[in-house]
Amino acid sequence: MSDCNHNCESCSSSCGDRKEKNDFTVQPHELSNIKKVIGVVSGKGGVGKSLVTSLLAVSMNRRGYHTAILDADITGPSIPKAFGLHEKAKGNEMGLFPVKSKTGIDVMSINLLLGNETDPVVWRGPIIAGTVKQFWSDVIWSDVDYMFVDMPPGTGDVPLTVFQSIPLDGIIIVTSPQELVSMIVGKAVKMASMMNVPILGLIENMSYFVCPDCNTQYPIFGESHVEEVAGRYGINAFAKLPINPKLAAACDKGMIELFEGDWLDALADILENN
Ligand SMILES: Nc1ncnc2c1ncn2[C@@H]1O[C@H](COP(=O)(O)OP(=O)(O)OP(=O)(O)O)[C@@H](O)[C@H]1O
Repeated sequence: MSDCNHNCESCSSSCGDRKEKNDFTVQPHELSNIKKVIGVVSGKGGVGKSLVTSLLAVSMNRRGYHTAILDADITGPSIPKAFGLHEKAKGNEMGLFPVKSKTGIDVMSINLLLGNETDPVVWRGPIIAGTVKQFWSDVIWSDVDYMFVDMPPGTGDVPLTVFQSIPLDGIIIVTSPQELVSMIVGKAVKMASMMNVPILGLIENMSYFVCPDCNTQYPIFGESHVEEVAGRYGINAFAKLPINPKLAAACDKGMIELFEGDWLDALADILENN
C-alpha cells in the first residue's frame, strides 16, 4: 500500500504487511539467511549462560554447521572475550557485518562496536532492547545454520522484548544447582511457555567438581536436581557441566574454541535433529 504508515492498529486493511496485534517480531536484514535461532537463557545472572552459549556454538561449528552468536547481553557482553575478539565490527551503507572468530563463527556484540571494551553501557532498558533488535535487523547474517542468542539474564523488560522481537526456534535454560532448588528456573520456564517458545534443554552448570588427584566428584554447590526439575517441567533433555578451571582459563584467554569435553554432546545431537 502506497499510503501505509506501518501502524496496523490505526488501519483495518488486511494487506500482506499486516502485523497481528501482538506480533512484535522484527524482520531480519533482507540479506540475512538464518535457518535456526536458539536462545540461551537463565533465570538470573552469573550462572554461566555465556559460557554455555560459546560451548554450544563451538560444538555445532565442529559438526560442520555455519554458526553465529548474537550477544544480546548488552550490559554484560562476555562473548568477544571468550573468543579472543578485539577488532571492531565493520559496516557499510547496506548494514553491519559480524566479526568472524578463528574457526569461522560469526559474532555480533556491543563490545565489537564500543570505542573501548571496558566502557560501561549505562543505558535505559528501551535503548538496550533497541540495540538487540538492531543486531537482528541491521546485521547481515549470511547463510547461518545455527544462531545462538546469549539472552539478557532474568525475566524483566529487556529479556521480554528480546523474546518478542527475535523469532526463536527454541531455548536452552542454564542454571546452577542452587537455582534448581529455588523457584527461579520455574520463572524462566513459564516465561518461555507464555511466549510459545519450546524448551530444548536444561543445563545445570557448576554441577560438580572432579578432584584431579582422586577423580572423585564433589557436588560443591549441593546435590544435583536437574533430572527431577526437568521431569517436573516436561523437559526431555538435560545436561550437567562441571566446574572446570580449564573452561574458566579458556574464557579468560580467548581460547574457548579449543575446549575439550563431551558434556553437551547429547544436547548438540538434539539441536542437530530438531
Ligand atoms: N563450569 C564452569 N567452570 C569454570 N568456570 C566457569 C564455569 N561456568 C562459568 N564459569 C566462569 O564463570 C564466569 C561467569 O560465567 P558467564 O559469563 O558464562 O556467566 P553468565 O551467566 O553469562 O553471566 P551474566 O549473566 O552476568 O552475563 C566466567 O568467568 C566463566 O568462565
